[in-house]
Amino acid sequence: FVVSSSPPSSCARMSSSRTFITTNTLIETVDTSAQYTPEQLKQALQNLLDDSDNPAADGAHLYVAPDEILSKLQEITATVCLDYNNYQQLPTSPSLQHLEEAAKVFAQTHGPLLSLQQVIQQQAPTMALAAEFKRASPSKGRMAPENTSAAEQGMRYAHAGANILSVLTEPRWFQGSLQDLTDIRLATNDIQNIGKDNRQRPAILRKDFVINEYMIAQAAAAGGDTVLLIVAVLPLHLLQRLMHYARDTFQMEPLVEVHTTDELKVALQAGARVIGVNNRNLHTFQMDLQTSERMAAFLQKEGIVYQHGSPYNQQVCLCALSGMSNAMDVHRYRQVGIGMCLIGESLMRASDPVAAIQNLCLHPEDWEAQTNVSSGSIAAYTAGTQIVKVCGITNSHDALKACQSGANLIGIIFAEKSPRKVTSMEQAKEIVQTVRQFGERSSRLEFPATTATFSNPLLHLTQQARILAQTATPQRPAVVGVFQNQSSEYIRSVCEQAGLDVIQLHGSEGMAAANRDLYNGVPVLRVVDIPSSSETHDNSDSPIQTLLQSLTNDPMAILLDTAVPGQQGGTGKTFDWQLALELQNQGLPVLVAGGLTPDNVADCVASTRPFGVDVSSGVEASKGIKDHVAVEQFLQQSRQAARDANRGF
Ligand SMILES: O=C(O)c1ccccc1N[C@@H]1O[C@H](COP(=O)(O)O)[C@@H](O)[C@H]1O
Repeated sequence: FVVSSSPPSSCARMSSSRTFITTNTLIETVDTSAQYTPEQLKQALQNLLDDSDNPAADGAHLYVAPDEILSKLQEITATVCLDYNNYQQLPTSPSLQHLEEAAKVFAQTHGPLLSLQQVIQQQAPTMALAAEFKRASPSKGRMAPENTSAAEQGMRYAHAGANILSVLTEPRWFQGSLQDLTDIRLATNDIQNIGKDNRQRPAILRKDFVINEYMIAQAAAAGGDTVLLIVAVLPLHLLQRLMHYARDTFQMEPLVEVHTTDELKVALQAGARVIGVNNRNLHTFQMDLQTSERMAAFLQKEGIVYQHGSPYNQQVCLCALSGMSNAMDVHRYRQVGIGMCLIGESLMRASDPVAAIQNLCLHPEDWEAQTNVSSGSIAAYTAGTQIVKVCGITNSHDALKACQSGANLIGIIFAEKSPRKVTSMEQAKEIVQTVRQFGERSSRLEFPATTATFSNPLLHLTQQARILAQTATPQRPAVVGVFQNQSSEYIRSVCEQAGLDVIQLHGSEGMAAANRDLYNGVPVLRVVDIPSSSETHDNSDSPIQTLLQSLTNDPMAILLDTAVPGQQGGTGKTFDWQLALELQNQGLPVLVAGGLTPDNVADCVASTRPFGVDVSSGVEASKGIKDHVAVEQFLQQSRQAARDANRGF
């Protein structure tokens, strides 16, 4: 598809008999340079409660920090309140009535608002997707280059299958604007009957900290179909008032966000029809993917019909709003009746958002097809170089850079004689902590152990490869501990103490040692030694047959590395990649290691199309210390080569 080259100009004129207003005037945003004292911020929050008849009851669900320090969510909300107080007092700011009229004109010119509830329900049995345009966030910082075009990204999302486009418009912490929202709406406005499901234009959500009618009217005037209302910062009376205003004035159905069952009760009491569960606690930024399931269980217990595609009169649409990045996440929520997933960061960071959306398997049949692996489906797991491992990480700074560059696996070496061996358990724990924080998780990643394909090791390893790629994503990387001829007791104890997600066995431990049962369920990458390129001459000695014959169900994946006599890994030497290609052709997905660098990884990917690549010494500034530019280049080169290889596939 062609992305519209000329996104709507910010000075597109809208007129009515009584008003003549430019989009520019409307979307001029608040002045974000003002600084407020903690007292002013607290007073602003108090003011939200003040016009309630019963402040204690209306605000009972609102968060009170034990030490009276405002949470980030409260700080942002209070700042928005004060910024809007200032802005609305400016003589140049449009009045509420002005905005309401401009919204009418927008609808007359560009078509009526879409109902969020209908958009979600119409997708069943497919999970509706809200793809988010987010330039930055308070927890992750900037996630899109400065000049990213909102219109182009919105078009990409829409064509790839998004039904809703969620646009962060908050300027201070998220670097958003109403301009982005208008650009996205106008760029996608004429979409009709796209995709095999004949999708219409996506609904546009203003994702912000909406605290008054004015912000809702702004959203409608700028081209938004709906707004987010966050229960955690709105007293009940205000939530009700804003919801009615949105419905009565614009026929807009808001998305009401909750995080706890108390908040869910408030949303229901207020009459919310579309409820989004934020898996992230916005006061603490703690992520828990089970939050959505807990809310679904509550609705079920209360006998509220919320299930997506229910043949009964569906009272509420339930949506999952954060932390998801892959088809497994989508599937787990589909199973409890959730109808919409909102995905932000992982799409913003995806080098290929179209592929990323396709990989979500929003339609149940796509999920079935993907999980039902056959030996013929190996290509699906190899083409694309799903896994990039950056190994030999010895400090958390390097770990963070590798995560930010998009690695799936972060390797810490525990092998005795390695110059890259991590210096202490404390250091290892810090690295694990950094990687977990980056992926917003507080516990070890779970890699389900499948048994259905146990009779066929090739099929089994293909199935496990899929699980590895779906679980250890660049958004939620895994930590791999590299061991070499060390006892299983030792490995178990290091795994426990450091909190490793995966084990790599890099010695002569044998295939049976790669059984996760030996390590309390932590899965294993089994390294297979391949002679270096300079030593591989005789095809009859090819290690392929030996490997295929020795293959068992024990490992989660096979990693090929160059064997150099007298050395023990991290050799910096390549082997003949043809062997990797042959193994893949026989149905075995492999990770390729050994002597890879930013300069040769594209060649390796193009010629081998491996399931994954692994680098240690090739991206170092000195032994054990990473060169961040080289790490970034390695990731870019391998992902780009994978995309190129896929194109010709
Ligand atoms: O890197 C090491 O020092 C090391 C020591 C002992 C076992 C494995 C080691 N590294 C592994 O070697 C490969 C590739 O390394 P390189 O890119 O050739 O330097 C990789 O799997 C590392 O995990």
